[in-house]
Amino acid sequence: MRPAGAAPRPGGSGPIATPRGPRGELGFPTSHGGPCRPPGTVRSGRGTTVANGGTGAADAGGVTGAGDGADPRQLVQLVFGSMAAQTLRAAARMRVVELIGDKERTAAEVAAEAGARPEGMIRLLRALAGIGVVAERTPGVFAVTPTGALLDSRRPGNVASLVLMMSDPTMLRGWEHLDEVVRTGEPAFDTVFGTDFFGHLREHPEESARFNEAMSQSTGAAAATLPRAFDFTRFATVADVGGGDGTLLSAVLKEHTGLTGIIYDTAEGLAQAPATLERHGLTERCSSVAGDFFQSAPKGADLYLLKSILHDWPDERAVTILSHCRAVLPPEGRVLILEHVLPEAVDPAAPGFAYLSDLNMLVNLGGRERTRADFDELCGRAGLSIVSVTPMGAPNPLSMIEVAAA
Ligand SMILES: C[S@@+](CC[C@H](N)C(=O)[O-])C[C@H]1O[C@@H](n2cnc3c(N)ncnc32)[C@H](O)[C@@H]1O
Repeated sequence: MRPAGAAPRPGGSGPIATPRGPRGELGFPTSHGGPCRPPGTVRSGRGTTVANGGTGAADAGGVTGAGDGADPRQLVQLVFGSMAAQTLRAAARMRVVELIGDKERTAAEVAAEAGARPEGMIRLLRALAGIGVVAERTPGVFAVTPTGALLDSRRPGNVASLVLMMSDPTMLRGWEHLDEVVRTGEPAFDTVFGTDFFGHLREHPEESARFNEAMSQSTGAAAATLPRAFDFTRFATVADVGGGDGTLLSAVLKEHTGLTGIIYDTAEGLAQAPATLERHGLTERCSSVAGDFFQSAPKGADLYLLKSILHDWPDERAVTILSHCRAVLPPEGRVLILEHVLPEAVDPAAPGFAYLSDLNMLVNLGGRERTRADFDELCGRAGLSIVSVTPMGAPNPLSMIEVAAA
């Protein structure tokens, strides 16, 4: 049975949900950027993007407004967002964007190269056109849009790994239990998988490698901005705690050639770091140290970076990580936290993505996104004090929280 409203028909033009994201992005989870509101969409109240088929008069498959200003299409389209995400996933897995490249291709041509049936491929391509990844130039002929090109895994700054990670069943299974998670405050991941998120990655090296790659991609925007957005000239050695494959620290070290670096992470987290350092010619200036940030932070740095680390953890554990950084911080040293900083109350004009990230942290890790007051409290409990909070600026939704010993 076709649910009321918005189901795409082969050859039809029914609207397809576009997940809400920062500045109209396709709901990508973190700090990469690029506006990508699909063509033929409009901004409705509270910033939600809805399809209008390019006509201004949306056909929501029989769902009409209630006449009181409420528009049911918004909810219908939002709930179709999970299918939009799986449509992106299929496109990434079949390398549809790479197969079309910078040409106009028929669905049959793409299908032949993808090993798919033409009648299935045209339906996938039309669904992708409905969410702005491709455009149907003439019936059955498709080209990649500028937004869609960000799915091209060969292109610098692409988000293909990120799309695959955020649409992966491992990431989504806990979400089936969101109501229970909200009731209990306990992450669902551990119950569903019988281990916690990072324990699961430890046991699944291929998933761990995909996670590291997705993190590396999502760190791209921060890596492009941070080296010049923060004054690194005050420091000699930067430790990136939970620094993963070293993408962020490499960008800093390349810009500031007088600095040395330490990437600190678990053995699994560090698996791709030597290759990153090698690629950037940084093996002499940067070491990789395997360790556990719940046990210690590495000695010898005067700046400790924590990007997208604290939001993974509940308060007690976040304070433990900060306390270990505090324990090795020299008198003039600093901790630099890069995270979303939520406003005290939801700003209807601001991107809603951070709140979905907050729920994702709750579902999968028991972590949370935080307000300035929350960070003040965490830092205070760790013997630290916030010096400044500076937004990194578009397209990066994170802020730089500079912290010193209290
Ligand atoms: C969300 S990722 C962030 C990676 C990187 N900072 C970035 O923003 O791209 C969290 C990182 O914390 C690392 N991690 C998790 N548990 C850890 C632990 N107990 N000790 C050290 N690192 C850990 C993971 O391996 C992963 O690299």
